[in-house]
Amino acid sequence: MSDAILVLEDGRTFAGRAYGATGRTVGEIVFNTGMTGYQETLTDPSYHRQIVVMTAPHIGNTGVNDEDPESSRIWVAGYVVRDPARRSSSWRARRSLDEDLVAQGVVGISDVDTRALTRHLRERGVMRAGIFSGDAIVRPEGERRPVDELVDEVLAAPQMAGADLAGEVSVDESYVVQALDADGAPLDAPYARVAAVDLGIKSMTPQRLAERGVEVHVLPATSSIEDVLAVQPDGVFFSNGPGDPSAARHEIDVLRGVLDRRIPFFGICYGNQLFGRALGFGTYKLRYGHRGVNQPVVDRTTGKVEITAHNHGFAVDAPLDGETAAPFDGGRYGRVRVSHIDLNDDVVEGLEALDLPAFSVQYHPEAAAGPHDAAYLFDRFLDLMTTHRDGSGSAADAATTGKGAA
Ligand SMILES: NC(=O)CC[C@H](N)C(=O)O
Repeated sequence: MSDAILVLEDGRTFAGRAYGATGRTVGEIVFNTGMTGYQETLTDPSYHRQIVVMTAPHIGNTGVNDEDPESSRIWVAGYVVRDPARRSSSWRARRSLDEDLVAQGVVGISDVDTRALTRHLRERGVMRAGIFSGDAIVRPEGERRPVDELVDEVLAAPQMAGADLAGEVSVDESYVVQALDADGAPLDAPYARVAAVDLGIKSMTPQRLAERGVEVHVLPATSSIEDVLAVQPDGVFFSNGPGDPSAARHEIDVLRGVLDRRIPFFGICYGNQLFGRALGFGTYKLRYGHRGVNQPVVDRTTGKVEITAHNHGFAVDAPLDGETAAPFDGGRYGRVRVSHIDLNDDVVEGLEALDLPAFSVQYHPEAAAGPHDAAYLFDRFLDLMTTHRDGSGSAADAATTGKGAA
């Protein structure tokens, strides 16, 4: 294995070895604390344009299988690990992680002091970085390129703040995920039909709805409100996705069209941020974000604490206590409350409309990878759709009655 170097925009460098494809890559460097789930992380479209550092020291131990990917390709812009597995071992493994990274042209670096790197990012905040190896670190004459030159390349990369990226990862054509019965066979008469706007959707999300007997129509990010209505949905879902929610204008207009029609709405992660913005709240960039599978979140409706999967660098800026009039358009969407909070740092992790059938969470109930504590939220969405069909129901009702509160 040849030498590689990781260069941060503040000039700090980490020497290592080339891992995966050799060459050059730039992006925003972020760390993920999950001890498991590297396949789900690599294939999560929300990581588009981000270089991911794994804090778990051994990566690749179980190789790569065909069941765990969350999309059809690896999306991370680069991959930083401490100690890659020399050999993978799992009955499900089809190939090694290294082979997959090479095949998909993902530039990585190993043998990095990932603890020192993570501490640096926690203190200074996430920033742009580059991984350079092979021809990207030597001049044609054979001499090493100076670090200053590499830092300049990193500084030329776009910032994550202000980036509108959902269109780069969404589908071009809509598709349908069939509703399933309890045995996993197709259900002839689905309990509900959902229009799911793909802003970078993870495949497990429509799956979780389908498992509950919901037929899911996955739509491109560019869909108009007419496209959404054409599905005749019982509910609308906005997915996770990459980029800065303050840059998403079109999607927020569509979402307001959904709220104006009182169609039940559920959003996850980017979908939560867009819901927050549609209601008139701001969003802001966290210093280093939440990425991993062990974040404690309290559901304020039930008082229960759940251990949850996260991948977000932005958050909604809404008042933590009490009910608030949603600021947009002089309170057009009525009252809202923060329904979930991260117990590590009090970041808003969920929003609930009190006068509309709409709610969202900042974290990942689809649990891929991650604990399944938050699966009840899909039941809550189904409850909201079924109660609202009878002409009543707000998100708060669905949270305190029926299956959702069980
Ligand atoms: N997983 C997501 O949906 C991420 C949302 C947004 N891109 C963020 O970083 O906060």
